[in-house]
Amino acid sequence: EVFTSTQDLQQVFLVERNLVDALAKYLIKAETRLGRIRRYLQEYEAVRTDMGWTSSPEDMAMSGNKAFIESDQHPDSTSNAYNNATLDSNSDFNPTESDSSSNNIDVVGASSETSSPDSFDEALLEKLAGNPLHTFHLMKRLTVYWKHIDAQVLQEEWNGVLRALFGDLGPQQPQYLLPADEDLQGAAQALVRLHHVYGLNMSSMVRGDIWGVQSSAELSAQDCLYMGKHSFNLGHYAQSVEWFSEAFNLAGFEHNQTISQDQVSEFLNTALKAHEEAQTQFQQQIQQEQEQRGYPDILTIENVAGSTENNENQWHTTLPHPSAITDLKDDLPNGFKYNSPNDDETNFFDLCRGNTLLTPEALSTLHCRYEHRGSKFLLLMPAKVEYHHPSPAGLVTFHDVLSDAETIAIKKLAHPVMVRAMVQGVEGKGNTVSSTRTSKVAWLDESLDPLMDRISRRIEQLTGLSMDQTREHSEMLQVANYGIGGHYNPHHDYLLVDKTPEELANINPREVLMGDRVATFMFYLSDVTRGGATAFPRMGVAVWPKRGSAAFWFNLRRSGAANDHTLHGACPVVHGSKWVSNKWIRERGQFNTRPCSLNPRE
Ligand SMILES: O=C(O)CCC(=O)C(=O)O
Ligand SMILES: [Fe+2]
Repeated sequence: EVFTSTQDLQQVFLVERNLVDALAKYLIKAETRLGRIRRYLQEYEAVRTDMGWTSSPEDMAMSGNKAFIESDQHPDSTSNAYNNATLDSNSDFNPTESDSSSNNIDVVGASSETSSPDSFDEALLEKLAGNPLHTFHLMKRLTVYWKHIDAQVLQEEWNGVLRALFGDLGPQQPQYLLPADEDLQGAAQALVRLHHVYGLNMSSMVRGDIWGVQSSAELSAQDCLYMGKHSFNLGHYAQSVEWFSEAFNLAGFEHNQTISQDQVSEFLNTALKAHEEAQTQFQQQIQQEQEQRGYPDILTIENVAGSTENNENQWHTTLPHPSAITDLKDDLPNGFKYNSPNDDETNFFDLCRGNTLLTPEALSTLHCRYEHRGSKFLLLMPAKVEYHHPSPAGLVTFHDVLSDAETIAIKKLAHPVMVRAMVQGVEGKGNTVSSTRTSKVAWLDESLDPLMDRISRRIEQLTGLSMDQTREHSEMLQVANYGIGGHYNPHHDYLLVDKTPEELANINPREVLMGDRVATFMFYLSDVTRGGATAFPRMGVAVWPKRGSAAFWFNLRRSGAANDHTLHGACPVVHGSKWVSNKWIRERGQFNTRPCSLNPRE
C-alpha cells in the first residue's frame, strides 16, 4: 500500500503527473487526427448537399459515436493535410512536389459499389462527376487528405472497417479506380484551363458557380493559391495573378481560415512581376516583328494589346502573316466578322465561348437540307444535313444518324478498353501522352459487334466514300470520352501530308500505304451541358455536341494537298460528359469514290 507514507504518496503524485503529461500529449495527437477526419467529413458536405443524400457520412461511417463530431473543435488549419502536402513544402511554385515522407500510399479510394448509399441515383452521380469543382475536391480528398488519414489515423479497428469494405487486400486493389497525385494536378489544371479559355468570373467560380451552373462545391483561399501555382507553371501569368489575388482576398475573411494572407502575398508579388516582364517582352517582340514585316503605321501596339495573353499560351500561332491572309481570302470569300482568320488562338477561344465569327452575309448562306446524297437507302429516309460554312468544301453535320440506343451500345463496347489518349510524337515518332489532349479512347474493331458494320455502311451512304476496313480504306472506330476540363488543342487530323521525308521515315510504312486521313466522320455520342464544342478557328465555325449527330469534313483537297483550314480542336468540357466517336477515312481506298484534281486549290 502507499497511503501509509507520504514518501510513497509523493511518488504516486509523480507517477500521475507523468501519466497526465502522456494523456495530454495523446489528446493533442488524437485531436489532430480527429480534426483531419472532421475536416474530411466537412468537405464532403458539399457532395451530400448536391446529391440530396440525407444520411450524414458520420451516421454512415460511425453510427452511435457522434460525440466528437458535435464538439465545436475546428480542425487545426496550420497542420491540415492539404497545407502540408502540397503548398507549404514548395515555395518554388511547383505544386507537383509533395511530402515524400507520406508517399507510401499513392492511390486510395473507394468503389462506387461499396461506398454509395442505398439511394444511389445514376443521373445525380453523372452530374457530380460532370462538375469540375466537385471533381477537384474529390481528388483533393482522396489524395492529400486521405493519405494523411491513412498514414496517421488508421489503426487495427479501422483496418477492420476497411477489410469489410474492400476485402482482405484493402483499398489498393487494382479494380478500384483510385486517384493519384497526377489526378489532383489534372483536376486543378482543368479548372485553370476552364477559367482561361472561357474567361469565367473568378468570384462566381469560387462560390461554386461555373458558367451559370451552381453547386455546393466552393474553393478556399488555399485552393486558389494552388490554382495560381498551376497557372504560373503553365506560363499563364495574368491568370496566376488573378488566382493569387482571389486567394489573398479570401484569406482575409474565411471563417475556417485555410491560409493566411502573408502566405499568399509572396506568390502574388512574384506573379505580378513575371506578368509585367512577359508583357514588356511581348510588346518588344511585336515592335520587332512589325519593323521586319513593314506593317503600316496604323497597326500600333495598342491595336493588338487585347491579345497580350498570346505569348502565354502553348499552341498560339504568332501574328497573322499578311501573305497567308491573302491566301485564305481566295478560299473563303465570305469572310470573318472580326479577328483575323489567322489568329487561331483568339478565334478558337471565341468559338468555344459561343461567339459567331462569320459575317451576317456568310451566315445567311448557311442552311439545313434533307438530302439523299445519291444513295438509294436515303431516298426513303433522307439525311438531315446542316451546312456550317459557305465554302463548298466546308463542314457539315448530319443530324440523327445514330439512335440513343446505338450511342449507348457504342459506349458500352468501348468502356472496358478505354485508355488515356495519345498524340503523335515529335517528328512523327511514336505516340505519347500529352496535356494538349486529355481524354480516354478505345479502338473498336469491325469484328467486335454487328453494330460496327452497320455504322460503316451508314457512313458510306452519307459520304459516298468506301469504309472497307479489311482493305484498310478506313480505320477502326475510335471512341473518346473527355473528363472534366477535357480538351484537345487545335490540330489537323491528317498524319502524313504535312510531314517531311525524314519524318515520314519514322512513320509505320503500313500507315503510309493506307494513305492519309482524307476525311473525318465524327459522331457525338452525348449531349454536353456546357462547353465541349468542336471549334474550327480558321473557318470561324463551331459544331456543338448533340447526341446522335455527326460532323463531317475533308482534311485533304481533291489534289491531295492538305486543307489547313480544317484546323480544329475540342473546347474544354465545362459541365457534363462528352463522348465522341471518330471514323477516319483513308485516302488510298477512295480513288473510285472521290475524283482527284490537278488544281492544287481544289
Ligand atoms: O472531340 C472533338 O470535338 C474533336 C476531336 C478530334 O478532333 C479528334 O479526335 O481528332
Ligand atoms: Fe481531330
